[in-house]
Amino acid sequence: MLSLQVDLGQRSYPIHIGVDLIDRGDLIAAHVAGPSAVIVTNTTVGPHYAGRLEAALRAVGKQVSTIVLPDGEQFKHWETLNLIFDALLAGRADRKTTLLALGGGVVGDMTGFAAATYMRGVPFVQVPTTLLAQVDSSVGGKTGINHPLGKNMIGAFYQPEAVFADVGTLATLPSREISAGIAEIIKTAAVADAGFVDWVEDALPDLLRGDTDTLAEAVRRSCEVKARVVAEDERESGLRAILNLGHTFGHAIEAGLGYGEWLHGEAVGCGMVMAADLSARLGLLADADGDRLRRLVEAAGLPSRAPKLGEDRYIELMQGDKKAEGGDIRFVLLKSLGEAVITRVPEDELRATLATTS
Ligand SMILES: NC(=O)c1ccc[n+]([C@@H]2O[C@H](COP(=O)([O-])OP(=O)(O)OC[C@H]3O[C@@H](n4cnc5c(N)ncnc54)[C@H](O)[C@@H]3O)[C@@H](O)[C@H]2O)c1
Ligand SMILES: O=C(O)C(=O)C[C@@H](O)[C@H](O)[C@H](O)COP(=O)(O)O
Ligand SMILES: [Zn+2]
Repeated sequence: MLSLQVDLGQRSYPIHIGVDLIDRGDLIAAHVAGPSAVIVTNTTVGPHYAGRLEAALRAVGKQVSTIVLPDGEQFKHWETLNLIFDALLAGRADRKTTLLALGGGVVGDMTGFAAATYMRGVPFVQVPTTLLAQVDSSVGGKTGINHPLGKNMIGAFYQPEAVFADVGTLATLPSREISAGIAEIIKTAAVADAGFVDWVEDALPDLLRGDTDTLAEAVRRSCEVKARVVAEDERESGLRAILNLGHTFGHAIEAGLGYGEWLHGEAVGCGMVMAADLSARLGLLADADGDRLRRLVEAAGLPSRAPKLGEDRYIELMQGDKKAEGGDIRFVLLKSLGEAVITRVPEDELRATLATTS
C-alpha cells in the first residue's frame, strides 16, 4: 500500500492506494468515528464487493448496513439521492454515522452530497471501484447530482475523511470503463505534467490490459497532481478549473445526448480533442501537439469525433457551464501538453471548432 495526503488544514485526509484494501477493516474503521457505518453502493458493485467491506468492518466491531442504488449516470439525480435519505432516516442514522461510498464516480458524487447535507453534514469515506473514480472523482470533494439542464449543477464542496483506492477491484471493471478512466488520466497529465503525458503514452498498453502495478502507478501520479491542485484552490476560484479540460464540451455532449449515452470519460476524451482543436486554432497550441493528444485519446479507445448536436445547441448547453460568467463561456485550453490556460474565446473560432470536430 502507498499513501498520499490532501493538505487542507483541519480537513486534510489520506489517499491509500493498494490491493485488497476493502478487506482492511482496521484501516478503514480508523475513519469511522462512531459505532455505525452505512455503505452506499449500487446494483452492480454491491454483489461484487459490499459483502467484503461489510465483513471487514464488522470484524473490527462496527455496525454496518448497506444501501443499494440503481446503477447509471441517468440515476444521478434527486430521486436517487432521496433513496439515500429515506434509508438513513428509516435506519435512524445519527450524526456520528459515517457513509462509505463504494462504487464509481456516480455513487461517490451522490454519497458525498448526501453526507454533506444529511443532518447538515456527516462524515464520509470514499472507496472508489472504477479507474475514473480512483484517479479523479474520489479526491477533491466535488459532490453533487445532475439536472436535465446541466451536469453536476446541484452539489457541494465536501471533503471525505479518507480515500481507499483498492486497485484489485478494477479486475472486474469492463474495458470500456478502463478507457473512460484513462481519459481523466490523460486530462490530468495534459494540464499539469508533461512527463506524465510521456508516461501515459508508454504505459497505455499495460493500462488497457489492466496490469495492476501500472494502474496503481497511474492512480498515484494522477492523485498526486489532483491533491496538489486541490490543496492550492479547493473551491475552484482559479487554478482548479484546469481539471475541467475537455469538460465544457464533454458536459454538453453528456447532457445533450441524455445522461448515460456516452460515458463521462468518453465525453471528456472527445472534449479534450475539441479543446485542443480550439487551442491550435487560436495559436496557443502547436498543431503537432494537438495531433499527439488526439492520437493518445484514440489509442485509449475513446471517441474523438463529437456527436452532431448542432452548433447552436452546443453553445446553448455550454453557456450553462459553471465556469461561464455573465453568459460568456470560459474554456480550459492548452499551451502545450503539460500546461493549461483558461480563457474566453471568439464565437467564430468556437463555431469553427464545433463544425470541424463534430
Ligand atoms: N467529483 C469529481 O471530482 C468527479 C470527477 C470526475 C468524474 N466525476 C463524476 O463521476 C461520474 C463517472 O464516474 P465513473 O466513470 O466511475 O462511472 P460510474 O460510477 O457510472 O461507474 C461506471 C460503471 O462501472 C460499474 N462499476 C463500478 N465499479 C466496478 C467494478 N469494480 N467492477 C465492475 N463494475 C464496476 C458501475 O456500476 C457503472 O456501471 C460522472 O457522474 C462524473 O460527473 C466526478
Ligand atoms: O475536481 C475537479 O475540479 C474536476 O473538475 C474534475 C472533473 O473531472 C470532474 O468531472 C468534475 O466533477 C467536473 O466538475 P464541474 O464543476 O465542472 O461539474
Ligand atoms: Zn471529469
